[in-house]
Amino acid sequence: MPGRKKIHHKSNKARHQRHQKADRDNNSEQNTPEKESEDGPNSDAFHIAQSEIYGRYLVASRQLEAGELLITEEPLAIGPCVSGDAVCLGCYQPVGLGREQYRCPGCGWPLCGASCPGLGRRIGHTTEECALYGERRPAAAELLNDRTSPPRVRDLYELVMIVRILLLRTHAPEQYAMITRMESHTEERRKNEKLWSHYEQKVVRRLRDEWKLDDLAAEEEAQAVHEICGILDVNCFEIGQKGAKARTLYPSAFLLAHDCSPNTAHTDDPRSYAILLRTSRRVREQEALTLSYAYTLQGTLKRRSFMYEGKLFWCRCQRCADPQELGSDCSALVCRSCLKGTVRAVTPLEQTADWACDRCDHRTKALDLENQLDRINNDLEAIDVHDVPGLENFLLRYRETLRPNHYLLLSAKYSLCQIYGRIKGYLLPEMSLHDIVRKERYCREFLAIIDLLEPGLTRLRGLIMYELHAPVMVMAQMGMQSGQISRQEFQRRLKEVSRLLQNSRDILLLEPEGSSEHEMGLAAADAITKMGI
Ligand SMILES: C[S@@+](CC[C@H](N)C(=O)[O-])C[C@H]1O[C@@H](n2cnc3c(N)ncnc32)[C@H](O)[C@@H]1O
Repeated sequence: MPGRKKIHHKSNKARHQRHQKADRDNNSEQNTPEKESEDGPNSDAFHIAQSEIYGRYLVASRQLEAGELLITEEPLAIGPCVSGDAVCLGCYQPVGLGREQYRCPGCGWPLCGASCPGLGRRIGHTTEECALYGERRPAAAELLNDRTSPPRVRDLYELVMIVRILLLRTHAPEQYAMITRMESHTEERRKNEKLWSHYEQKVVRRLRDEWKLDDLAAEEEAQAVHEICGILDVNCFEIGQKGAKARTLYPSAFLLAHDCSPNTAHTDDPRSYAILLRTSRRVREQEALTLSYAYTLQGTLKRRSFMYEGKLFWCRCQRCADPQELGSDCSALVCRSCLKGTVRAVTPLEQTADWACDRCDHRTKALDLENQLDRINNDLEAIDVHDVPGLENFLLRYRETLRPNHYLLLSAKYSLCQIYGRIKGYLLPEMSLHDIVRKERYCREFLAIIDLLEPGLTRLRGLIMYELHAPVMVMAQMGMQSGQISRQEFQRRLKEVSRLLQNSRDILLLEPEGSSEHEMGLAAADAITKMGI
């Protein structure tokens, strides 16, 4: 399941007042259209607006229909994600750190192979980067071996994108200038000692003292690096297809404001890493175009703290403000006092406020709840995504703690939707009726929530509808053969299969060619042809 990022803390009052203003501004007729800058988007579909809270953001210039392609643009900068995983500097596919791993003859960093498509290209390992790393082998590539700890690997890879942006200053000054115009929240970040000293030590000092980027001795150069770190935290997209993982900055897609139930969806081209951003549903004229900076299938507490730590704002969207999260109830717990009621945030926009049972007077501190959810999450993460009994057992273990739509249960159900019917021991022809019924149930439960939180033409809907068509089809055939369902009921179920396949084809074929989602879209199209529908 896609997950995401990190850090920070500050007083909330001024921001709260600004948010009250933003809530009024949300009625976007009052927003001032901003003159589009040289590098700004050029489209009849949307324009840039400005509000005190959102800063610059994009607004629909006319009514937009679902599926309209709004932005397609290549990255201004690209680099490895910040994680303990080593990747090829050319194509961002995972690599090993052992002796047998191919390495760049120029600089010694691990690469997938001599014919990596990203070698010498702007979107991969450039000659300038190679020359710079080549002169710093002992401080960089030579430290990357199979005894290097994941945190150390993470620290080294974190520097790559920062160095790439610094290199743009000389080799592509216009691109560099566009990046520096992005929001960095530097002043707020500076007030957070923990965050600031992390970047001072792990990035600024390391680049200056170990990588010998001598310019960084000057105070203003060191500040420029802090700015870049902020820009990356606030504006990066995490992208990648078929195992590749990278982070990117785009010329205009960064302008979209966040919403926890957004009206656009995006994907990326596996060859050029270009972003393709579309409306996922109809958008009214003057409505803000939004995307989700966080993973939508998380609860409000988690999404909001993620946004505050990494992007420095407290989200106050409709979903965050609603204790039932747009009817999904995906943060709800079972009351451990009366065992009947449901525990929810009463005032979800107050991050530390108590949660309360709707039947008895039991209350829980938000912090205790966060700790409890972290423990359950750790339990889930410890289960292999292919471990059917492990995931089923997880669902059993927590069904008296979490409500059925809780995002942690949904996460396990999503994994099960994908593996039932696909892995050895659980392939469709050998699956028990019991397991087929389960696959269908989990798919339906998951789809119902996605319909609320990410409605329209969204990847998760396409994927889950494709998964759902199989058990519906098998059960229809079994029912017909055993005489348990009528011909009329059989036809009704076939109609549902056909609708599921058509919807999933229409969504997944929007994904770029070469992606696994696109392949699934082709499989859906093929199944439709074979069914003669
Ligand atoms: C990726 S940038 C978006 C572009 C930015 N507004 C600008 O002017 O450069 C993300 C920043 O925009 C602001 N922002 C985006 N969505 C927001 C929201 N829903 N509520 C408050 N601030 C938001 C926050 O300052 C956030 O850190």
